[in-house]
Amino acid sequence: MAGIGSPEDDPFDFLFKIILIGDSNVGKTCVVQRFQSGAFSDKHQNTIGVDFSVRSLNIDGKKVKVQVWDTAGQERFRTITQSYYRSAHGAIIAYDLTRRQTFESVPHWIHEVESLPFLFSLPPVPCLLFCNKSDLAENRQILFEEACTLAEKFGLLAVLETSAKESRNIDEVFLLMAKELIARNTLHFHKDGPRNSFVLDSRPIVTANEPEKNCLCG
Ligand SMILES: Nc1nc2c(ncn2[C@@H]2O[C@H](COP(=O)(O)OP(=O)(O)OP(=O)(O)O)[C@@H](O)[C@H]2O)c(=O)[nH]1
Repeated sequence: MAGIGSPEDDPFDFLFKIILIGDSNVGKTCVVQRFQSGAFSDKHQNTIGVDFSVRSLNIDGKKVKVQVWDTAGQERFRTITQSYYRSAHGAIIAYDLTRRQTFESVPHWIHEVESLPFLFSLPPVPCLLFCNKSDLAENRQILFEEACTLAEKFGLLAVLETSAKESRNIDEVFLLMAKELIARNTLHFHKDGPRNSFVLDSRPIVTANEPEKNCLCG
């Protein structure tokens, strides 16, 4: 877990607080650890309440601090975790592509995001979906297309298939969210590039780790 330095110690252009939510054991903590330190551990320990991680990104010459609040998926921590939503700028929702139940919970998580006050973000709060454990694709219970349909229905920014274990699409999740938040804050941020499916008007973006599955909706 990284410490959070004061602005004087560590200057930045943007600081974004992002909550990471989803059912227990979908791999939220592993994804954050992979993003923050590059490491993956099979040793499993459920999150108690909320954990914080910070990583600085350079996006088009701007120093962007991404502060991720990794929340416990277990029901018994719900009251604690909800109290952190209100100071977040954006929400990232995770499910496990080998467990349908975790996908079926996604509308519930979206509803939680929509129903709670986000003090630092204008509604609708930017919300991105990722399906983790793509290294276990042979045990897949949810087609990527189903996730795309759900994302379009609820107006999510993007869907990505990730693997914390094999380090697939991890940075992309946080980069997409950070770019969306920069756009919302500056209204003139722009970047070209083949892997960059970021759009200024917040249309839903759908990407997968297989290039042929990448598509842009909206
Ligand atoms: N195969 C595979 N296993 C993963 C991956 N990511 C996480 N896991 C495993 O999934 C289990 C749960 O991971 P966590 O990161 O603790 O899950 P969580 O969503 O943070 O769980 P809570 O803290 O209870 O909300 C662990 O045994 C991890 O090793 C992945 O990409 N692939």
